[in-house]
Amino acid sequence: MTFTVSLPEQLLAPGMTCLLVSDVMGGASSFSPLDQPDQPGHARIVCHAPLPDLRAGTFLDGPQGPLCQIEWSGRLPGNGTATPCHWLRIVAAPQAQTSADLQLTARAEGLSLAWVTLSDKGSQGLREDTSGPAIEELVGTRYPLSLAKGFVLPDEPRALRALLTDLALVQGFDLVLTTGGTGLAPRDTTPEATLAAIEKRLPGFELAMTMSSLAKTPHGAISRAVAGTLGRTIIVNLPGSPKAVRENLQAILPALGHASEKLKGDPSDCATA
Ligand SMILES: Nc1ncnc2c1ncn2[C@@H]1O[C@H](COP(=O)(O)OP(=O)(O)OP(=O)(O)O)[C@@H](O)[C@H]1O
Ligand SMILES: Nc1nc2c(c(=O)[nH]1)N[C@H]1C(S)=C(S)[C@@H](COP(=O)(O)O)O[C@H]1N2
Repeated sequence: MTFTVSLPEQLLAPGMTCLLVSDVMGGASSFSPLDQPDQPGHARIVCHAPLPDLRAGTFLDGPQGPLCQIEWSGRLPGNGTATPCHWLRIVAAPQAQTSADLQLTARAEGLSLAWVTLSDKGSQGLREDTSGPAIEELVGTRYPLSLAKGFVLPDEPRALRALLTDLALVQGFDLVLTTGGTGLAPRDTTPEATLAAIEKRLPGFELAMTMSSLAKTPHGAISRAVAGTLGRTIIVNLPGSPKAVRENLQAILPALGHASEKLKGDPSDCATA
């Protein structure tokens, strides 16, 4: 997918954050709480067409190579509007930054991952969360990751449901893996929140995790972890301890890449995969 943009006057440097907005629906003039005159990092790259649907981690290449990457997506409030926008991370400065229009090409590379730790103690800073970072490390050793982001939430099902919906349908992460809250403690509600968010269930992933867990510990039977899809995102619950994360992930890691490709519409023949 290719689209035309104008670069801002401010010089773009690697690491800077910019906004990508469209000038078709008044987006270029809408208000942003991040817009501070003394923060040139929030300069705007303006797209001269309706904003394309871009998933988390997508690279945008200019004529000379990679320019920036989609970090976050949302809406800007403004005169009775809520205009879509993307936050971009500059990965390489353009060779020549002029006001002339520039063609950008969207390129997907690797998998984008969001992990979510459900832990009352973790969210209050009473225990270091090592389970979320373990997910990122384990997935990253098996697949190249274009982008990885982590979140720590208390065991609150509505907050989780809202975050899962946003990560899948607004941000467009390929994988959203949760840890914690799958058991029987009074505040364990991760499976219920996940069931309320997903469109299709993946019973094979759930079965694979249960079988692999039971081979390690009879307590594997206590996890009620759910797996499924929402939009083009795969969502999987993992139990809370780092040990359980490793043991459960090991059972589904080999199938995650192919499952994600199929979900995003890969038409290739499965017999060769
Ligand atoms: N995010 C985490 N990071 C590190 N260790 C964890 C994490 N979650 C759980 N554990 C470990 O697994 C054990 C059992 O987890 P459990 O789900 O029962 O957590 P909890 O302490 O009861 O509740 P919560 O994590 O919701 O505050 C914990 O005592 C801790 O040792
Ligand atoms: N593979 C594996 N699965 C496991 C465990 C484990 O150590 N290894 N722990 C179990 C335990 S003790 C519990 S209580 C449940 C639920 O954990 P959670 O509430 O932290 O999600 O996961 C279970 N699944």
